[in-house]
Amino acid sequence: MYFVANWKMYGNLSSLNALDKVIKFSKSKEIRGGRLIYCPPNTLIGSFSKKFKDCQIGIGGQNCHESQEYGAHTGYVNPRMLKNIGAHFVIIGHSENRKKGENDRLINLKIKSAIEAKLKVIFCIGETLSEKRKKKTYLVLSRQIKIGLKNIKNKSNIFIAYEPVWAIGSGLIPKSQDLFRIVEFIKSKFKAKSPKVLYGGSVNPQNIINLREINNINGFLIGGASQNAKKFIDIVKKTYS
Ligand SMILES: O=C(CO)COP(=O)(O)O
Repeated sequence: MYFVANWKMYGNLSSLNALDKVIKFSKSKEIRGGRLIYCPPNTLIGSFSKKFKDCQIGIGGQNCHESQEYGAHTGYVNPRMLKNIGAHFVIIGHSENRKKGENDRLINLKIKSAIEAKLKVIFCIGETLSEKRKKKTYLVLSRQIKIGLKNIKNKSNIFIAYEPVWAIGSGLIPKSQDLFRIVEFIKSKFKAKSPKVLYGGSVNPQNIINLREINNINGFLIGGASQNAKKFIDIVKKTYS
């Protein structure tokens, strides 16, 4: 199981201290089969990379530019730059960026570029509340997958993160039965080997007890709760207890 911490626009150098607990946990037996991945803001990727140098914790960026090259793109970093500073993963297509205008075609270019740079991609998809109410969830997910992964032959480095927009930061999670079906549906979109599918949206140490029962999920993408080392560790422990 994968446990991905998406720190969003939080954290500074003093946040590094709290990671000692997580490092210790990652080296203990309690980690079981859990794979931990931290996606801090770009300002902290280098420091996280140093901090994690003797352990198995992965590091990722939260977004990247679609180009492989250096260029006049104020405020952006490309996948090679992320790789160069120590990232192994990158989140692409997060709804917080889709809301700001990233469309499926741009997301497709970003994914291609990240794969070329040999990063693993955590590709986020999910419907909004209004799409859910109009019963368009499956339609939206199909479109996001179809355009987002267009012309990408080798999908072995792609994880899909199903993050219903209405579940992010709201305390709400989908009904177990719905979530199981949606994950099956996502996996069915892939002919050869199906990708790992993560769930994200309000995952916390309480609701993980229900989420862990959904046996086709391969892990979790965790926002708010992941900023607290104890809560993050608790989520992993409770997944296996
Ligand atoms: O957006 C998310 C992770 O990418 C989920 O955030 P929360 O866990 O804070 O709901």
